[in-house]
Amino acid sequence: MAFTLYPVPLGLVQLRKEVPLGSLFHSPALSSSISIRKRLSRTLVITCRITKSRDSTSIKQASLMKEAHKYFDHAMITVRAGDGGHGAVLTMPSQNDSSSKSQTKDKKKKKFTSFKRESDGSLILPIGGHGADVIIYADESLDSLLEFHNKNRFSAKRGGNVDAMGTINSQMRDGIAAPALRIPVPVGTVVKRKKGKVLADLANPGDEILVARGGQGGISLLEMPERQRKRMTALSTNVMGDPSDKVLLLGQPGEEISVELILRVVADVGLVGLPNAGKSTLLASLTLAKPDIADYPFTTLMPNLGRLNGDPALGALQFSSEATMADLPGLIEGAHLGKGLGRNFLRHLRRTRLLVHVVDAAAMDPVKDYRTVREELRMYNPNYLERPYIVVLNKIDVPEEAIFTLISQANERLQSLIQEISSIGCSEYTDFSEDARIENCEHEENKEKELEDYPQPLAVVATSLLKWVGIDELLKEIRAGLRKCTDMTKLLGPEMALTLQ
Ligand SMILES: Nc1nc2c(ncn2[C@@H]2O[C@H](COP(=O)(O)OP(=O)(O)OP(=O)(O)O)[C@@H](O)[C@H]2O)c(=O)[nH]1
Repeated sequence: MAFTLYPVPLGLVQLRKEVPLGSLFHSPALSSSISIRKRLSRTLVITCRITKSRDSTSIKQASLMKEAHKYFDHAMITVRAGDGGHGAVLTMPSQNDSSSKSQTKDKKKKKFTSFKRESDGSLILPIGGHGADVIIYADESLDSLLEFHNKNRFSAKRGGNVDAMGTINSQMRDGIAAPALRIPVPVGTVVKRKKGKVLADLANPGDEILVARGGQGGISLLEMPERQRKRMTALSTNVMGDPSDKVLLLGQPGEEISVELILRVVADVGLVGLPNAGKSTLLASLTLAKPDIADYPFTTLMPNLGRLNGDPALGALQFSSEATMADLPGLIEGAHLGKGLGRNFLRHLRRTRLLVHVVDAAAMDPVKDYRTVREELRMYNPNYLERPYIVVLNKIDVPEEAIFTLISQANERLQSLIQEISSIGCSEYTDFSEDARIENCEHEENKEKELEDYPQPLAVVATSLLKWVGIDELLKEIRAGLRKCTDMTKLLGPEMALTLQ
């Protein structure tokens, strides 16, 4: 069948005095089209009216939110520091001032000597303000780089010009320096030159890096007749020689640079488990974080962070210490190959010290689920299995009456689950520092190891997060686990040192 294409303006297409046929708006790839069949013996009159098309930025934002997991930890931005402010061409007072003829020589001398001078006697002329630098800094209140996909270009302010013209006087001031443009990024962001070297790893709150330097302000020059110039050259180097000197008046341009931002989530505790196991509910129960919780898999599309309260067992001086907890999207079989939200998130466990496996105890086969997740971790990076971890058997209230049987210690199924999971693995934790040293050469060898060859959990805790059962015990175990693995700094190296203490 042959089609004829008729171009019309974007907007609403309708039959004259009849119903609209549809609206034409830009889609990212091509303009939309409407097919209109010409009926026999009837001529169709088509009008095209411009209507407000769908806002392209809202479309972009919607797709960002839908696929947040693809974008939240990576962004490219271009920053431009501010240009320097301009200097000015100034003249000596005697040159313009007609009344100066009537002034006495003494008065002139006094005025001349009141200007600001260097110690060698040369005049200090005002300079243009420094252009704003661009600084990227780690801000604890942020947890993703998504914003940088909406806005990826930043320009800092230019410095102020020398606010003066004409005759030089002693009140003249330098142009105002522009304040630095500070761009906040989440803690754990690595800043790299585009396809180049790493500039900084902003692993701690407040860490910052100056990525583009503002331009210097232009200097001011003295303009004067030839006869005076000789004398003044001896006193000041800022005397205008020829027209090309004017370039000195102009502020220098600010630097422009494109940088890559890569977020590596920094958290003391990482929550892992199959989708729907209750990881987000756990984060919301132990911290003030408010992650999305719903009864379907992959509610969590990007890591959520929360803060645990200080650990009283650390003593008075360290009581205020807090640990961060990250809820990662659910893992499924094949995650290490990129299935589900897969590899995007497995790498974010790198900077966690303690793992908490959340297992749905009401599932058909919780032990199999638990093994699936451990297996995925092993396939992605066997070192994750060396890390201390706690297992949470969640949803023990399902079915409803089960919670009562737990309290009476009569729930055999639960007890045997706890037993079975506790016994998977060996009882010894490896020496972390030693492990870190030989991490690379053993990488392949580790892949040969079975789950049973890796350490057992520090604890297995049964919980019903919905009914607030087992939460205090879990918190106690997490704190004990964190205290045990303060050695992890050695394992991860100083650049990844985390902030429990
Ligand atoms: N009955 C019962 N339901 C629970 C419990 N904890 C969580 N849930 C429910 O389980 C569902 C999934 O919880 P989430 O916290 O979103 O699970 P998740 O592991 O974060 O899920 P993903 O985001 O898919 O990874 C929600 O409907 C929760 O209300 C529990 O202890 N008992």
